Amino acid sequence: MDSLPLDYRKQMNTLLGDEYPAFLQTYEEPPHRALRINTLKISTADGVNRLPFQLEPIPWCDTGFFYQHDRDRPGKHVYHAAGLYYIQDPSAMAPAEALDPQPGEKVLDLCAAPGGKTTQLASKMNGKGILVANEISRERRKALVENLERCGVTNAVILGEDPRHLSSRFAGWFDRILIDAPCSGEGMFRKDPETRERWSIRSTEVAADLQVSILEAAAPMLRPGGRLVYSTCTFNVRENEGTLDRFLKLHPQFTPVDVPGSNHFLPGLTEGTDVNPSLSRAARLWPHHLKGEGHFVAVLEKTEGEEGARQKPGKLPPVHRDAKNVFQTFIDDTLSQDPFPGPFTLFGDHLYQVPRELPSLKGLVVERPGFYLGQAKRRHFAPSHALALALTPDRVQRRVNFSAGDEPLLRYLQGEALAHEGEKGWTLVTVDHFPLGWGKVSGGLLKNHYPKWLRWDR
Ligand SMILES: C[S@@+](CC[C@H](N)C(=O)[O-])C[C@H]1O[C@@H](n2cnc3c(N)ncnc32)[C@H](O)[C@@H]1O
Repeated sequence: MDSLPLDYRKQMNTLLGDEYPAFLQTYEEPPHRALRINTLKISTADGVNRLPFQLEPIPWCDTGFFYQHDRDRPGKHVYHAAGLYYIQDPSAMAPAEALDPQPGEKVLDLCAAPGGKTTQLASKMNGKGILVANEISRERRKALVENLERCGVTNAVILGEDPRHLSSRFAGWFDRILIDAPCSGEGMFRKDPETRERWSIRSTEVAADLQVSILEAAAPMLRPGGRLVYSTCTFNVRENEGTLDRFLKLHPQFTPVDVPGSNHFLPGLTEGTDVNPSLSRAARLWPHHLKGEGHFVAVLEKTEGEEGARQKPGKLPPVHRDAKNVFQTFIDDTLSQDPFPGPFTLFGDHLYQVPRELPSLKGLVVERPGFYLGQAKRRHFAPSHALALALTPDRVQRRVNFSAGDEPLLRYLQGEALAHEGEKGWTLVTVDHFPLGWGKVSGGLLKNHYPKWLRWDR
């Protein structure tokens, strides 16, 4: 406890009064661990039956479950590599629940990496609609890409922009926007002691100014009638109710509404302050009131503004004939049905399926213009890991299935080629019928195409 910054302790004592000792006590306790079942891969009920962990439901997220860290290590299980679940702090599951995106909608996750909430939004959208995931940090985008691929997300576009560069491009375009804002991270102090060292009163002021500018950038992108969720993992009033109060003064067309499931949480802090009283409709997740690290969540609705969908879909450069041909040959040789209607685009020789209706991305930092299908080389097509993880075994002509405890499966994950007599060609490797990656059969061997950067240590 002594390692908590002194100014922080003073701030929390003033804020919490009688509750301060109970709050402080949580730093003496181990964090609560949880995972969220990825319904793009498996239903919640099947997941609960199949996952070999002791699971306990999280009251505010019907796909979320606590697990016992002293008993289970879901991060090291092969089902994690197959994307059956995402390991996430239980309180961090609240913002995507509050946004509640629907299949077919246009959804923006403006501060997305490493993708905990993006994968949750994607599960809710069930592969339908357009999910734009933006992350300004190039380094952090790598984890975002990896997590979206592992979870089998096919309807995401990944951008790497300063939010201010997106406002006019997507004016009035989104039905829902999530801003899981960069913050002073007070809710991370228990799990990640380094965040304590970065914290100062000044850092909370800097964070608040940045949060207002991100909200400003997001505001024009939401269609009238749309919903915006603002969340942080800090307890700081300046960065939560304070930031939103500054924003609402400038944008009266936004109204705070109740956070769904807020009976599990405490209200936003407005008493004794001069912030907009309707911010009591926001939700505070306190670690001494529930099992989680803590979060702040507010839902805002936009009543008026620029009408959406004015942007014309961007024109894509045509995919040249050679690339089309090698991809078609791959589909004919490997898949049992063609689930990819296009449209397609090439970045260098990398082929993507791009969501229809997407405005032009010209001039923006684009990490993934759509779903990455693979590399169209001169004479053949090399399918992506993303494609393997988004397929189901009934969609391919050749597959090799292992059970979770099989020894050859471990060798596959370690990058070894396996002895395998079978038809030549690209072969989907599955664990208990959930895709894990590609292998290529020839000459009695299954050559290993599990990505090098994901391989397990020997
Ligand atoms: C709280 S984290 C997001 C966590 C993520 N939503 C998840 O659930 O996995 C905030 C993110 O905002 C990003 N960020 C930092 N500065 C930013 C800025 N100026 N504009 C937009 N995002 C920024 C950070 O790189 C960080 O990835």
